[in-house]
Amino acid sequence: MAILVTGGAGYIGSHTAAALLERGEEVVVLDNLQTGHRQAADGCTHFYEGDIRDEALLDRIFGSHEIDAVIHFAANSLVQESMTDPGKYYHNNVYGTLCLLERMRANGVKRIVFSSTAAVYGEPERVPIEETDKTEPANAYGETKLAMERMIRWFDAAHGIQNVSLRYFNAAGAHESGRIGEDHAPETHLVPIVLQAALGKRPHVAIFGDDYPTADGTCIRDYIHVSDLADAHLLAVDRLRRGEGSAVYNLGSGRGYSVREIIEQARRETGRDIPVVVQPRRAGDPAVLVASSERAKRELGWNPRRSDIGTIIRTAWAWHTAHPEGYGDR
Ligand SMILES: NC(=O)c1ccc[n+]([C@@H]2O[C@H](COP(=O)([O-])OP(=O)(O)OC[C@H]3O[C@@H](n4cnc5c(N)ncnc54)[C@H](O)[C@@H]3O)[C@@H](O)[C@H]2O)c1
Ligand SMILES: O=c1ccn([C@@H]2O[C@H](COP(=O)(O)OP(=O)(O)O[C@H]3O[C@H](CO)[C@H](O)[C@H](O)[C@H]3O)[C@@H](O)[C@H]2O)c(=O)[nH]1
Repeated sequence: MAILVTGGAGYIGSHTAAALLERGEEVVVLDNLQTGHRQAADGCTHFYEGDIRDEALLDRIFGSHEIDAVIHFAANSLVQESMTDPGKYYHNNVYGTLCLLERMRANGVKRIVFSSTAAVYGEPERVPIEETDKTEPANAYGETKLAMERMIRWFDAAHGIQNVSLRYFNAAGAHESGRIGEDHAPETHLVPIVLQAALGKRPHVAIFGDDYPTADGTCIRDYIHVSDLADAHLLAVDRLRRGEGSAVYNLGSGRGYSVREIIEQARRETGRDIPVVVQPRRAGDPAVLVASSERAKRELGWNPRRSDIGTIIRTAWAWHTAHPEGYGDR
């Protein structure tokens, strides 16, 4: 039996593919390399460079391998871009997922683990956020992810496609081997930006707003180690293979850090100076996002053991110092 990983050459997908391979699974990756890196999927059993919207290719893949589950990462995921070009997000994320589900149905593939996001909640009513809290996305990206979750649920109701949607909070850190890590161009995520500034590859870190209603005025986020996220995908596949039914889980550490706290921690871990410049707020940023992941711990047996902020920054720093140009393919 094999697992199809869409977006397996991307940041979280490559770490999940690595974890699947580490436990002896056969891994088939489908990635169009629009943001991913071929090298990040080295070692995967099969690699297809192509698009999830190519239904003939999907049929060929499902026809060539005994795929019993799909893990679906492939998407566009830049919040700001989604506000200026929502059509791109509906086409790749929503229509792309429709193509995937249709070909799964046609080929009798009945299990999917889906990359959802904290962005489905929008501005939270309370923290920590629970899965039953109101979902009211504040940007087009989050809106497409919620639409994808719902579409998958309707395919379950009609065609029995069992699913687990995993709502990640802020993915960060790198594989302990130092072989794979985060490499986005342009980079928009705080942790890699802070470490690029520590390396001298950026003149400073721009803090987007220091007038939020938090202790130091900067936004608070829940950072979760990418390999802990990877573990949750394996547990979600196990749940589906046991036939325990569809579910939705938040994945976070349950602890929030402000932007200034992340920068301070990075100064400590790297011993480097990290200049900062305060800029205006970024549109659509909630002040505080922190997850309750009690359901994932209880029902999946998930144990995020690498998500203390020291381990997150240390593993990310090891990746950035060893690969100052990332994968070097852009
Ligand atoms: N990084 C985070 O903090 C975060 C948080 C919440 C949710 N997510 C979600 O997790 C998933 C992975 O995020 P990431 O940070 O690893 O992103 P990424 O951009 O590194 O990975 C996405 C991968 O999908 C591929 N891809 C995109 N569209 C495709 C298509 N049409 N066909 C084939 N391949 C395609 C890209 O080339 C890339 O390799 C995304 O769905 C994202 O929305 C990420
Ligand atoms: O140069 C920067 C970059 C970020 N930030 C701040 O740092 C925090 C974290 O920002 P990121 O861009 O790293 O992450 P987001 O919280 O915006 O986004 C993450 O969580 C979202 C859900 O809310 C989506 O899922 C998205 O894909 C995922 O990366 C935010 O307060 C942001 O304003 C800065 O101050 N300066």
